[in-house]
Amino acid sequence: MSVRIVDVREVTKPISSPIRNAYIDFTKMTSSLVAVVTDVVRDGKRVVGYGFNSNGRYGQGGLIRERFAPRLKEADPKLLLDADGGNLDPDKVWSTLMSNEKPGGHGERSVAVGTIDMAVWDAVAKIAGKPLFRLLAERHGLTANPRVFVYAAGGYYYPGKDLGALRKEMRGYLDRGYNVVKMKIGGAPLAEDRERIEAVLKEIGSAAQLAVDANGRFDLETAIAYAKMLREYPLFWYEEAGDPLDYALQAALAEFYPGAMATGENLFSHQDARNLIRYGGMRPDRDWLQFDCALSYGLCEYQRTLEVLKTHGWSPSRCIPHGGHQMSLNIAAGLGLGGNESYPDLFQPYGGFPDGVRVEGGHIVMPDLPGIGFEGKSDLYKEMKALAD
Ligand SMILES: O=C([O-])CC(=O)C(=O)O
Ligand SMILES: [Mg+2]
Repeated sequence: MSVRIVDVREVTKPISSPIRNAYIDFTKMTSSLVAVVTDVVRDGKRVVGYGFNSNGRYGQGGLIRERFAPRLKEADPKLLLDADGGNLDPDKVWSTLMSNEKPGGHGERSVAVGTIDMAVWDAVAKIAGKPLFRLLAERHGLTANPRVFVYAAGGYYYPGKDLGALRKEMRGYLDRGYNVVKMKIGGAPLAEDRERIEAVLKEIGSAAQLAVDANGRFDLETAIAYAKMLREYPLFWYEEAGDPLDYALQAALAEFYPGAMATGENLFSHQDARNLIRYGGMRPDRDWLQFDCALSYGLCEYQRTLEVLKTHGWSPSRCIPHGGHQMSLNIAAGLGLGGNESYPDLFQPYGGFPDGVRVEGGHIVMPDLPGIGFEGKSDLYKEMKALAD
């Protein structure tokens, strides 16, 4: 049997909302949805792999249409296959996508490639007839663990949102089974953020822990001022205090913040991840790494990032990716990450879990669906199918 990619389709979808973090609002946020159509038939249906980019970066239709989809469609199909020709080889597909691309400057390109890479891995696992997390565990000689830690990200600034609304939002996450919640900081003066934090801590009590996210807003002085305030509270983590590429700031901050810190969602390559580990003063015994494959050249690259981490003494269990998508859930369950983000009320239908999956004690259990499992989430699959049909 041979496998051929017969089409790569893409469409830009709105994932807009009136929320705001310390840096951007989401009123014009979009995502690229991609379908990689193969000539393989399974259970009487053509195998189509799907992918999309996570929030924070916009849809990449231009790059996908002009550069990346044509490279796949023009490639000799035999050069994209694994050793016995029975499936696509994601790394060969990746190399084809990245042909004639210079190193460095990882930006929007990494989002376009990450989106297509997600669709390719979905197709590969479907052709293999397995959930992606099981396929990944097998390939790495690991035992899959379908039970994955997830936390609820929200706590955005929102027009007219007062402390009561913030508390209500957080209570809602607890009611849905989460035991770690996250809120934004840095979009208001420090004293006001302190009030917001105290209000949330009062609401969640000992039932949950709180993480805070500054979205890279602070200069060193402000990051330190916040560190001194935040260290008075038992937080789950202090996220992205300064510019994502300012490793010296991150390193200096460790002097002022003994608790856990998190960053990495805006680093888009294994080289950038390596620089963070080399120069960012991150501590493997307590800090968290949030690289998101959907924004950073996909799972092929993420596996290289995990290798870099291993070389530097970091366990994959210190990774809790940004983005709240099922792709990272599969990586977490297959390769032993520490968990995954989720946005219970945002960026739907792209985030979240297959229908019927519930959060209990801050964890979900992955159902055994072929591929990434998108077919198990009816609102999402409806949009995907419309692209493939
Ligand atoms: O607000 C955002 O851009 C999303 C974000 O940082 C996160 O989920 O950690
Ligand atoms: Mg963040």
